[in-house]
Amino acid sequence: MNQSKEQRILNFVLQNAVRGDPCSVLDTIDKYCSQKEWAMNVGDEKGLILDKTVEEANPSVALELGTYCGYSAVRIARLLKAGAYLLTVEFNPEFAAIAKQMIEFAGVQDKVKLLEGPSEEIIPQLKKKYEVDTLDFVFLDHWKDRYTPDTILLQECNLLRKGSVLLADNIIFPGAPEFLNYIRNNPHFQCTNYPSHLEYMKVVDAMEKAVFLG
Ligand SMILES: O=C(NCc1cccc(CNc2ccc3[nH]ncc3c2)c1)c1cc(-c2ccc(F)cc2)cc(O)c1O
Ligand SMILES: [Mg+2]
Repeated sequence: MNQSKEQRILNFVLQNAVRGDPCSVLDTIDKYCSQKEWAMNVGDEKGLILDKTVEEANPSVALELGTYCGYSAVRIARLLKAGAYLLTVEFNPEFAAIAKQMIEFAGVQDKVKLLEGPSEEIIPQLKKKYEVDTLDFVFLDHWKDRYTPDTILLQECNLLRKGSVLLADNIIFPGAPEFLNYIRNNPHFQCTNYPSHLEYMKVVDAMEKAVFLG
């Protein structure tokens, strides 16, 4: 059975990165995906925007929607303070299996809990099943038509508090026009746009930060 692209990315990391070194894992994925096979990791350019937003938020509890190969989970987890953790949600079982190995190889497994399933099922379970009070930081990078319904669901489930930070990938490409309209016209969010480029390409993209005002 021939390998998936995601399996090839993981194998390249296992053979070329330094076990237990998150930066080396990130650099190795970026090298593979810019030189050999494009893949939908947030990448190094937008990754810097993610880094700055996470550092500013300094979250105790973070949520990621759309784990993929675990690139942004490793990126976020490496910045978390002692005792802080990331919950990351992945619907595709093949991606989840790759991400689990990527997260463990990077050595951040103690800070990351990978939850398999669709966000619309997992978000309503966060308080009772996963003992979450409120979320300090949310990274949206899953199906783009889920950004709006899941942002509404987070509010309905009382998972946001005054100052909770949402960061959404791919605002321009592939685009999340409905989410942009929703969040920018919502008086409960303070929005900031961060122009950038699609991972590993010259194509224009952007990220949108939205701070919940309560
Ligand atoms: O579409 C994207 N990513 C989302 C995605 C996509 C596929 C599968 C999954 C399966 N994972 C999944 C699904 C539903 C879920 N619900 N809860 C969790 C959860 C997890 C997720 C994407 C595309 C491009 C892109 C594509 C093509 C192109 F030409 C340029 C750019 C670039 C990106 O940066 C992207 O982020
Ligand atoms: Mg993305």
